[in-house]
Amino acid sequence: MGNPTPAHHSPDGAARTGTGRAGPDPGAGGAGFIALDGVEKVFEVRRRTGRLRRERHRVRAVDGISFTVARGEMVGYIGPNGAGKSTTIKMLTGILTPSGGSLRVAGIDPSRERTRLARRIGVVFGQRTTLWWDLPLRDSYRLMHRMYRVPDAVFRDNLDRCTELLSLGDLMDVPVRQLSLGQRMRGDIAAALLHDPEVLYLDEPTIGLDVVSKAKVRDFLRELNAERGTTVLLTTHDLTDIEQLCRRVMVIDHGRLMYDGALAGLHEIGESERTLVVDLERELPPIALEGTRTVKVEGPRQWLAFPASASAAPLVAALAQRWPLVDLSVREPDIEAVIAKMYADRSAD
Ligand SMILES: Nc1ncnc2c1ncn2[C@@H]1O[C@H](COP(=O)(O)OP(=O)(O)OP(=O)(O)O)[C@@H](O)[C@H]1O
Repeated sequence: MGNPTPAHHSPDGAARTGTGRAGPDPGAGGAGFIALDGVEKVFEVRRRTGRLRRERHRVRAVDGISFTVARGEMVGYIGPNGAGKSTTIKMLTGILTPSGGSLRVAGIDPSRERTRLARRIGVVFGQRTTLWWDLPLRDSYRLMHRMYRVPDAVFRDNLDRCTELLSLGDLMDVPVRQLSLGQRMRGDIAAALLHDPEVLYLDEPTIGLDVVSKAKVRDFLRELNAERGTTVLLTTHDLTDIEQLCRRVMVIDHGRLMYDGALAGLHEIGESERTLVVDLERELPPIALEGTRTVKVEGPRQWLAFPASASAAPLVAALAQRWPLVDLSVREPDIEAVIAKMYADRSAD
């Protein structure tokens, strides 16, 4: 796969208006609450080329990315492994300094004023916890309360809210190491919100979670965004996260922005398909259902592909009515496949 010039599709002008948040915000205007202009990040790495020889090598992790996110927007930031997503998020938090371009979050240059920015942002890295492994959640939160000097009333209010909405009540006195992945993730999300941040970066917040935990996390994020106007930038490999939460999605590959628009537009470009995995009571001939194509039959299980931009609900209803169903699930298209298709189409053009 090459590195074609970045093409910024924006098929339907995805929502760019935020819900807004009270309070003055000098230098961080609505449309450009998060603003990146030609941002680059180059890593110098040493590679072994012989028994004693090392060669310097440059990895262009982020290669000239520009976009803006308005206050209150909830935006998906997706791409294949190694595309540059985490590197972008690390620059947005100030952990990494860009090699080029300019970057502002709430009017602040993250790498120059990391501490000042820290009060206004929250970060959740799904693969890592910010909680203390041996402490119960309650004690982790107490420590954070002191470390980040969160005013008592704000802390109490946020903790009560998160405890209720993320169902943490019964978990407060359990050491983090004994929590399930889904419980720990909910604990981490609460930790990121105790200081009332205006921006929340989420890196794979639903990775490895079961269906029920995923739904809980998604419901919570939706409510947080709607009620508090929290701006959310969400990195995920699960397109259902995007579908249920974000009206706008940005796709990055090889450090470049490939797409910026609605998820439906991405599916159209990628002509991607979702798959209904249908378990029948017995072996039957391939199902013929309008709007789907049976791609595989294995005993009583059948796989039916349908356009990802179409709704699954009427197909599920028709199947349930006309075939003896035992179980049914919807499999999402693979992001890598969608992006590969985008590249292939562009090369063909
Ligand atoms: N500290 C580092 N030193 C050297 N190279 C790095 C460093 N961090 C990231 N990279 C490289 O930069 C590129 C982008 O990595 P990044 O972690 O941002 O990708 P990603 O889109 O988040 O991937 P994933 O979905 O796998 O987490 C990769 O080629 C990676 O190997």
